Amino acid sequence: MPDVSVKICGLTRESDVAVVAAAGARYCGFVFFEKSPRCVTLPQARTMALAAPPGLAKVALTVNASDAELDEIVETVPLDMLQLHGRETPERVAEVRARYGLPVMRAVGVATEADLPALSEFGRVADQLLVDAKPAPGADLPGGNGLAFDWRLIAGRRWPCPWMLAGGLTPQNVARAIEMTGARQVDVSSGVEEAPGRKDPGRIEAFVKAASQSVPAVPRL
Ligand SMILES: O=C(O)c1ccccc1NCC(=O)[C@H](O)[C@H](O)COP(=O)(O)O
Repeated sequence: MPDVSVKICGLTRESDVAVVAAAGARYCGFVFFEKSPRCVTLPQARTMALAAPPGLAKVALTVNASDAELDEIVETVPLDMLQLHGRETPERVAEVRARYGLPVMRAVGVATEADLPALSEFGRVADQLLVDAKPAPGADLPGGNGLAFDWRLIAGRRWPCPWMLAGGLTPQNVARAIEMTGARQVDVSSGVEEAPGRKDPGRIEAFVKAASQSVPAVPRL
């Protein structure tokens, strides 16, 4: 079992699930956001979720979703976690946790030091944090942009709940990212694709291998 847990986000095909599981990833993510090239329908997500073996956690990613939208997702797709990737407030995070009884991961975009207090704030109400790159102003997608942030901003920092590093990670840079930040969990989407919305099995295997063999320079807590 690798020391660093990996989430591969934005799966679109049933065959992706087998690849992700065989590579040794811990989580897989399904995107429910229409503008995304990785957006899946409920039946597609259900088929992928049912194909996931035990040990591969299934995460549904939504952006400012209503209760009605979340109800439909949770009722149709067997899930292990909800990822909120929009402008959801701490109160909304608490509400979603209580309503569905599933762990909630809140994504927080980081570009500068000014973005860091939000991590502490959401770290008090969420089960996990996704420490992601903040998209450029006017970007179509709130995540999945293949954009990295300055990892020195979070080196040695800790929050009240487990966290995952994301944003522009690739098989080539993930070891360095782990080394610099001390992350114990990493998330990737575009860095393991051959085209937007199409995952590349070779890159997935290379990413999980590189993450698993990494050595953090700062202690992992
Ligand atoms: O991946 C998407 O298309 C997406 C769309 C809308 C909101 C969030 C989205 N992705 C969130 C993720 O968890 C990504 O894996 C994370 O942002 C890292 O993406 P990347 O920089 O492409 O590795």
